[in-house]
Amino acid sequence: MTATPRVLIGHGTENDFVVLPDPDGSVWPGKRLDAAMVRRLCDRRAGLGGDGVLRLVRSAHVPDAADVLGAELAACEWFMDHRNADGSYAEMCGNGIRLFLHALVAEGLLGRAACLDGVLVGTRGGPRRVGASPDGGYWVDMGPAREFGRGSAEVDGSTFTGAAVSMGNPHLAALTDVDVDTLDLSREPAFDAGLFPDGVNVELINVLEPGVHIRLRVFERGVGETRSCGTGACAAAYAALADAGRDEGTVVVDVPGGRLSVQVDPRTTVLTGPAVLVSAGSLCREWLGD
Ligand SMILES: N[C@@H](CCC[C@H](N)C(=O)O)C(=O)O
Repeated sequence: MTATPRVLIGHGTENDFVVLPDPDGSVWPGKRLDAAMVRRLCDRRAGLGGDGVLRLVRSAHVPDAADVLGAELAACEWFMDHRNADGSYAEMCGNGIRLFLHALVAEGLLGRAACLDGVLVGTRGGPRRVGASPDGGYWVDMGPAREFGRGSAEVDGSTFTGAAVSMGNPHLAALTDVDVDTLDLSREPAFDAGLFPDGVNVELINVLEPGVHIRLRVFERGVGETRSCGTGACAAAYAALADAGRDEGTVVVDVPGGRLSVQVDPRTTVLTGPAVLVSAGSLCREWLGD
């Protein structure tokens, strides 16, 4: 049996991903990484397991990169080709993009020194600047939170109301006095498809200190409950600050998988947190069925 595509496993605050290095787009061309393959890779029993897949690929080798990046295509050497565990595409992934940069460096595809000022990475939500922090973590400039209404979702038999917030991808950020640790998030929340025609990530948020410290649980579109969501943390920080009558500040966000920090102002949102690689190896030809 010969070795086949290289693969890494990693996470950001326990939001975990199968990472596929494919710098020149030759390893996972065309339909090889279709929705069925993504689901197989993310399967926690019959595959490697993960909340999603991140393909490390140069923008020049992503057919739809020009559509989403426009004139900024040339400025984004790398493209975070992110997929949810169910095979669907998402516009943005805040935990994934930190791991993306960490994996590029670990794979020798980018020098760590180049990351200190930040590197512009293409995503389906547009270009995002991501960089290494001196403490070993990573930051990403996520762009401004955009509120587009109020909505609600039904979770565990109760209705939770909150802000509809776009971080490139859609969120319902609902502050609640119900202890979020007591909720059953095993089933997909019912939501308003008129407000969220492409689905929604639902964050249920407890305020620990107004405008300063929150904790949340999240049910992610295309995945299910995850132990963290970077874009969700940004949407939640924005909603917590708004609830405190502010449009800027730094919020500590505790998630089941760890801690993130989110700096919000009217112009942009900066997410900071860890990125961890757990293992590296290769897929087996037998499993791939090549
Ligand atoms: N976990 C991610 C978000 C991944 C995409 C999301 N499930 C969606 O479909 O929008 C994060 O860290 O932001």
